[in-house]
Amino acid sequence: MTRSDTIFALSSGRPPAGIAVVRVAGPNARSALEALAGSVGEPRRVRLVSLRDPNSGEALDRGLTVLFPAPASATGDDVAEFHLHGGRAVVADVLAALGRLDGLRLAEPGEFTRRAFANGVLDLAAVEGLADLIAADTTAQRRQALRQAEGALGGVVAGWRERLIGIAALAEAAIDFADADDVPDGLIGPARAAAAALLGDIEAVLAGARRGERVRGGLTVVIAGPPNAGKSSLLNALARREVAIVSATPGTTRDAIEVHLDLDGVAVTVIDTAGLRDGVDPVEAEGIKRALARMALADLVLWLEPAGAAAAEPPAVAAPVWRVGTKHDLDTGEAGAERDDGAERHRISVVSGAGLNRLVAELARVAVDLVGGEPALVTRARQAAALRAVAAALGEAVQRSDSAPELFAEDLRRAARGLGQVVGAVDVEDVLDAVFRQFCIGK
Ligand SMILES: Nc1nc2c(ncn2[C@@H]2O[C@H](COP(=O)(O)OP(=O)(O)OP(=O)(O)O)[C@@H](O)[C@H]2O)c(=O)[nH]1
Ligand SMILES: [K+]
Ligand SMILES: [Mg+2]
Repeated sequence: MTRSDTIFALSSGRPPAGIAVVRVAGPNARSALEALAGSVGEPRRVRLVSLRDPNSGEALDRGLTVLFPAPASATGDDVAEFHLHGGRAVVADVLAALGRLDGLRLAEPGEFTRRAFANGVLDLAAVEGLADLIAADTTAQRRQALRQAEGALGGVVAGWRERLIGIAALAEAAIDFADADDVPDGLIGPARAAAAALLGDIEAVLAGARRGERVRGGLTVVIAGPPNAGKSSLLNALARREVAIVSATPGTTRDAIEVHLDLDGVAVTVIDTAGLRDGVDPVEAEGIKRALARMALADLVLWLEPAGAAAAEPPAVAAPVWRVGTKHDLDTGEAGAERDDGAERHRISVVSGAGLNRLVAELARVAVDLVGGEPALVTRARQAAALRAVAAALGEAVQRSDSAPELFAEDLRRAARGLGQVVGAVDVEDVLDAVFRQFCIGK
């Protein structure tokens, strides 16, 4: 794989479709366009042309073409685009014709974006945002990903880098005095204050990281409770389809079963789990182990208690636990939420439908609360880990005494390195493959 290759791929969705977009990027993009369209046309101007097989001269399609000359293109190379009729044979024959041209080969998944990164068109955080934008299922995910893809974090990091350079200059001045064996008191003081201010700003952004990751990955709501509480029945009611097996036999569910919902624009993963009880066979015991593991990682636990059964206590978990009384049709009282002892309490019945809309509305409200507000700047664990290393280095710098300006300067260098990692300017070879693997061919 070298940069001198010219790559091509279908960049739009799987045919048949109304329109298909084939992209070509690299030094031969221009000649490839000329080979199929007869001419190149004016840069960045779309035109309608007949496309022909360069070998046989046979007409392949009539469509739009456009050339984006380097460096002002999506990848930073010359890029040619063909907007075709989206039929399978049209696409297949155009791709085949391109493949027969000298120096052209089919792109690997994410290779257009990888070139954009290599050519400095996108930094790594923006690449990650682009992957998230393509994967976005909900409005909140799209908003956050679009901001990231447009370089929001990279822009903020660039500002932090500037400040770090200024602080380093102050530290260098202190070191020069130290070399002269005559360190004036307090010279490192202003640098330390500036480092503390920068640390505060970075910590404020890091505080939103959990929210950013929640928007990206979705909130996790775990349905738990004793066997036969109606957990799988609730999952099916929320999903509006028969995802999980429901039966009168306690211990029906073993594996954790997930469904993905869009609640008011927020992605929520609801997980049905095995009923919790003691003294069961090894398979059910494994199911219970999995249930507990899912509860431990949940953002919210729905603890189901069927009407008329003895109350069972949920295991201690980090997430908030909502108690949900199920099978309310078998009970006599009114359906709906009550709040005694300050805890959320719901009463539902999947048979009568009572309380379900209210439960969903409350879930949506909590989901929007947890992820709402300004989109987060830090959206991935990788970014958060790199920024935490920056914060740790700055934290050490702030603690340095006046007599150790060299150590202070070393802390700043570590902080700068961490900032470089956030945007992929340093130390990223090992993460690149993982990042670009998320893309499909043609992106
Ligand atoms: N009357 C009534 N029966 C219900 C309701 N919800 C569930 N059931 C019944 O309760 C039984 C158990 O339901 P499930 O959904 O399988 O319960 P579960 O908690 O998933 O059970 P396990 O997976 O075995 O732990 C089934 O016979 C359901 O039809 C309800 O709202 N009203
Ligand atoms: K059951
Ligand atoms: Mg079940």
